[in-house]
Amino acid sequence: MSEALHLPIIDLSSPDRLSIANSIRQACVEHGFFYLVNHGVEEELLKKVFEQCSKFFSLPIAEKMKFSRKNHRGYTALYAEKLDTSSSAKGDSKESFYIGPLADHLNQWPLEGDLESSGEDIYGASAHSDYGMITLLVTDGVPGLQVCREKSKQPQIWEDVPSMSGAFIVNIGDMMERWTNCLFRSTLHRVLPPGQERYSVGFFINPNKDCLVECLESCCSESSPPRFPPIRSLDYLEERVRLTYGS
Ligand SMILES: O=C(O)CCC(=O)C(=O)O
Ligand SMILES: [Fe+2]
Repeated sequence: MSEALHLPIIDLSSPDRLSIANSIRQACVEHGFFYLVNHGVEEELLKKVFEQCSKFFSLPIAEKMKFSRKNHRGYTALYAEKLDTSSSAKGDSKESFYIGPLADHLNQWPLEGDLESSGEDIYGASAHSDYGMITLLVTDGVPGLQVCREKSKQPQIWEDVPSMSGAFIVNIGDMMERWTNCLFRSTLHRVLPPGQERYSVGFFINPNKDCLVECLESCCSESSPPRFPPIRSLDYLEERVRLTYGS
């Protein structure tokens, strides 16, 4: 059984910038998850993104495989990813399409014309924490996302994150947790087996590839030494992605 969780709501339209910053900090320390409203991304644009998602993912598999993932960009098929690397399930019941910075020209873009024309313990996205710094997430409103606030406690308690119309769901990733010596929480989350079509768009914000992610001075002391060794951002990401694809 799961309970609905009341996450903090950060309103970016407030003129009191300092108070916004303090609320974000508190949300990152207490939950590692919050809703962001009045973020400035127009509803119309988000609607168009979901329309394009629906068009792409409705294509026959052979069409989608033409954009199959290269250089971490492009299409990944159903069950190709397993976010919970400790699980014995065959993979997660989701398809994805990854894009990244425009400047490196690695993205694969379907042409407009290409877009003319889904029991066992399998999750939409199995239990994981995100790898990077911060994730901005928008969903089509179909429920499924859950968080586990105490990842090391057994039995795990999973709470629903209800969708909030127009809001982004923001969460902290593992590199931010490493940076802050666990002051900011990278919270375990998952998506329940969908049972119906569900779209979500995640914007994963990562440090530059050569950035050394090491405990910030303000986050450690003699009595609270760094819990993680320094690591280059790209090395960390590549290892996490490698485990997700079981290769
Ligand atoms: O679809 C969702 O609600 C969450 C997806 C997710 O956790 C992820 O892509 O990392
Ligand atoms: Fe995630």
